[in-house]
Amino acid sequence: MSEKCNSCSISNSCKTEASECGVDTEKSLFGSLNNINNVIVVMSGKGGVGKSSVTGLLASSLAREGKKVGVLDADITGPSQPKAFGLNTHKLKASEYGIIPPVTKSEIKIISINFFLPQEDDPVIWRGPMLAGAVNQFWNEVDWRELDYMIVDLPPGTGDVPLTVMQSLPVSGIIIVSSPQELVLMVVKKTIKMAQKMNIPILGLVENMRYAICTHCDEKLEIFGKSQGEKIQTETGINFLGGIPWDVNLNKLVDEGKIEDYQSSDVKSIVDNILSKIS
Ligand SMILES: Nc1ncnc2c1ncn2[C@@H]1O[C@H](COP(=O)(O)OP(=O)(O)OP(=O)(O)O)[C@@H](O)[C@H]1O
Repeated sequence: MSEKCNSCSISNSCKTEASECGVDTEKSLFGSLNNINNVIVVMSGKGGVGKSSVTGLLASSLAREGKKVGVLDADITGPSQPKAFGLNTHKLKASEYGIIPPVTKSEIKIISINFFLPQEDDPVIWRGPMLAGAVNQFWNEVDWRELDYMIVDLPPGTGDVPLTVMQSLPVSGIIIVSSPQELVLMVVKKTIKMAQKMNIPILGLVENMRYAICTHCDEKLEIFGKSQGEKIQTETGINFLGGIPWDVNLNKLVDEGKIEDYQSSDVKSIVDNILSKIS
């Protein structure tokens, strides 16, 4: 490992020779052209509720409306944005203004730990401070330039990375993603309390997998349990932004790296609700 690597948060796992690394440029100008207007954080109290998919859908929908959008994949130990957007083989480059984020077909700029790893299936086995360091590097040292919206995909829960993001980034608001399950209200309340302690506004709740659509008759089936969105709104006072059904087409597009191709009136309505709260 070269001395140049000392300040890099991924130096422990990186196998790139320092001389070949695009990230070893003089750092004084890194991020100096960045102008990011709104930072929206997507959180979930528990894993697997579709937080990363919702992040990708919101980013795609905003880009479709002509907004300049970035996605910061802060889920360092379980990154999924590169795969959802079909960028998993991208090799990073840097300029004097920072690490150049890969761009999707609808011009969304994305940064994720997976772009730094020799193999996309290499695990990131780091303690909290290292994870926080990577998130700060994504914010400070990426050449994002002008963005209308930066969507941050957090890991589930209320651990080190959510804390770092809320303390270090100028967060405009938080979107909480849940799914219709019994435990969800208790878990959502934990997330709400964390946001309140950090004095960050909660834009509202998105209920993913609200129901499934029968592929034969289009009937709405509550296979994941009774929908909780309205109940959470009544009990906690946070806005229910809307629900997204479980849709086999979405699952397929995520697997194929084509999340940008998924369009639905539900997602559009959620984005309209969000925009009405921050613009
Ligand atoms: N509404 C949906 N319809 C169909 N499949 C979905 C939907 N939402 C999410 N999925 C699928 O569920 C899986 C998990 O989703 P996702 O990775 O977005 O969850 P997550 O909450 O971010 O997970 P983690 O806690 O691991 O970060 C993915 O395969 C995704 O394609």
